[in-house]
Amino acid sequence: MNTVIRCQDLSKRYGDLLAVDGVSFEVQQGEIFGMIGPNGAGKSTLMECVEGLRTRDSGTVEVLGMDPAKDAAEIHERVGLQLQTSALPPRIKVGEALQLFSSFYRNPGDWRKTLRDLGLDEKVNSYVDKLSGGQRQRVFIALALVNNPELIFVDEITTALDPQSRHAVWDVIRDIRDNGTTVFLTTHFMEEAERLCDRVAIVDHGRLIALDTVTNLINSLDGETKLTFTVNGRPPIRELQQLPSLIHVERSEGRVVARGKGRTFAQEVMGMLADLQLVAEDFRSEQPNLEDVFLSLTGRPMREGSGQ
Ligand SMILES: Nc1ncnc2c1ncn2[C@@H]1O[C@H](COP(=O)(O)OP(=O)(O)OP(=O)(O)O)[C@@H](O)[C@H]1O
Repeated sequence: MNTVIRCQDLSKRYGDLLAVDGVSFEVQQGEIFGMIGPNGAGKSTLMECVEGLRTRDSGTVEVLGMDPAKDAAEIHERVGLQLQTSALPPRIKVGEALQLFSSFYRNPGDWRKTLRDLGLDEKVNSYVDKLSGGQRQRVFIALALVNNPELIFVDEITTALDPQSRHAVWDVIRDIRDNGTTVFLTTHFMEEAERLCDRVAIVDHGRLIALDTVTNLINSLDGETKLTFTVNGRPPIRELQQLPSLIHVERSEGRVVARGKGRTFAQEVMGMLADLQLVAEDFRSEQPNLEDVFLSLTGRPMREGSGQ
């Protein structure tokens, strides 16, 4: 398998802040490679250094065998960059935008076919700013594909979308991968990373703290149990924190979420609730997910504001 991106000891500083701190990884041809991490972890900075939109301070980066700091023009011929709405002139129609962006490249593809593949052929004469959020994101994907790229960068493309549009964009991204284009994406949605990515890199404080398939990352939480429940009274957070088998407990959307180690963890929690004369409703044992992997690696929840 060919290596499409190779990053070695990449660092980027903004003044005193080390936003990317010695990151090394490789992305292989034909995979959907995802980056996740809390706000401010350094995902966008890292992606922009790889794209050549930002200058790195140290380390080496190769994209399709070239250095983005030196060969940005040649790389941009061969990769797809996701644009922001502000990159488009106001009052432009979908077809006009595709035509305009095709004119920027030496070997543009057939943008009408791209629009058809993305289910946008009926929108060719619609104004981009009159489209729904999901349609607009598909136009941005189409624009990133006009040069038939070997690799496409996608930064939080589904953030503002409703679940239905998000699923439609996932299908589009899978099709792009199935057609042979490598996808490098960042996301805030754990479900998106879990369902879409072949491999996931977890970034925290500018460092890469884990990189593997979703299955392997979740399997690394061997023996962890996640319990969720509501109680008919004060949630016994402090009491749960006394249990030696507890890893973490928090309140989330009115429920208690407790993670612990060992086979008897659920029994211990139920016993403790009984001792406190609390009745647990909806007592469930849940499959761990990527947020649990992050918590296990860092001791902190990934989402902002999800304290106890
Ligand atoms: N141009 C800049 N100048 C100074 N600091 C910056 C700049 N861009 C980002 N930062 C800081 O660098 C850190 C990493 O930011 P970055 O946007 O790369 O993180 P992120 O993981 O993409 O975050 P988010 O998930 O919120 O988009 C943050 O602390 C941010 O405030």
